[in-house]
Amino acid sequence: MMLQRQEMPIQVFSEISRLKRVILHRPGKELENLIPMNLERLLFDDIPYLEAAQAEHDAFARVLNENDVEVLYLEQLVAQAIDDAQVKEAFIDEWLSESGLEPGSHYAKVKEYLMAYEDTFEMVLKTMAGFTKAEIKVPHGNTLLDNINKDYPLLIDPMPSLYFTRDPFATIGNGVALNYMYSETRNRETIYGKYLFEHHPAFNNQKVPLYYFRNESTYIEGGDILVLSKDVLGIGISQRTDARSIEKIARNVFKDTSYQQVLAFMIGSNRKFMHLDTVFTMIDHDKFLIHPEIEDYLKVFAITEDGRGGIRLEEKMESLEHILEEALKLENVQLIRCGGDDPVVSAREQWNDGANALALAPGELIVYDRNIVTNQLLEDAGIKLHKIKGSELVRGRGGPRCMSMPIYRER
Ligand SMILES: NC(=O)NCCC[C@H](N)C(=O)O
Repeated sequence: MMLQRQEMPIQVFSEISRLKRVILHRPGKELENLIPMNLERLLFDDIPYLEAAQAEHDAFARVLNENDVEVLYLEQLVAQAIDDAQVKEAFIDEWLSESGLEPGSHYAKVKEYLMAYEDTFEMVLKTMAGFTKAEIKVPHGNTLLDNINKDYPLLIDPMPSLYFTRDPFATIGNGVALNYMYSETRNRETIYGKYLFEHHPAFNNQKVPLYYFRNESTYIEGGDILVLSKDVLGIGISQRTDARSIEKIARNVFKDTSYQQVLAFMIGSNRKFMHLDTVFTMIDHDKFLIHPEIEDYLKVFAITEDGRGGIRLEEKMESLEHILEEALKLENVQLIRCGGDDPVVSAREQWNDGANALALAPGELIVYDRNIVTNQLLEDAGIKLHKIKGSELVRGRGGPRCMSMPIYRER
């Protein structure tokens, strides 16, 4: 296991400047605890074949490595972060307190099971995978809840969306938004972020500033947060991010960082466009990839400081190109449309994350190979593509940007 004991600064002031270090999670046994009964609640549309999903994910990591990006795995970092016995027990207690189990015999048995692991890495993987009732042989309870749930074979749900490391925490500048998530299943993922940033020696030494907190009361997810430049953030008002959270994070970044403006993109509340990065990603200094369906009703609000410790709001009425040109001080912004101008192709390729590109550098992206029309349009615009397979990965509804959390980009 690779140990990262040296200081690990966070530096993300751009969506596109050269990517140097990224956090991924290799899909694990959490996918094997997906069943039709829990799919919708756990935010999946299908059950991926684990071995194939891992092979696709390994190929994604290889492309990153081959392009000089250091790949760190969340599960390894968390295992290192909770290496100390007291921290490990605190982690297990916190994980259990949000697992849906009432304190009692099940709780005690699961805790004992986890504490018995000699290998903390394996223990972390187990917390991600969840527990079946058969694994923890506790007698069938007789509470109303036990009776209602008697046909459900899991004692503790898995966290299948963990391989979308973009969402539970998000790097901004030199700090992090540790998010409060829209759904209970994904909010459990933020526990890993909490222990990582509070306890991993490589981060702890530099005391990571937090611009959002997992105990907030309004939700925000990393897929909605775009670091457009060193001065401007873009944040989606979406199914997963509440407008109130954007005001809170804006106040925090204005106070503690160089950021001066947040553009809030209202994209509607919709499963198929759950986050801003499923419909809009930055791909070059002056080029953006957009799903045309949102252009009809997109509203953009600019949030800035009012100079008296408060914030000023302005609804922007110009074209999206113009709004971006003004905010990012660009001459001429080009929008490339996912699927081009055929609404059937656009809808299908957006569903398969055609608009969710990860920039390795300005004008150089990782994309899924399956979005043929969008990829051709990108290449025609002079964008360099690294195409990866994602037939299994895409079943969780996320693409290369969703599956990666940059820690360090060149300035
Ligand atoms: N940034 C993203 O769009 N992430 C994809 C998240 C997919 C996950 N199954 C979810 O519904 O939250």
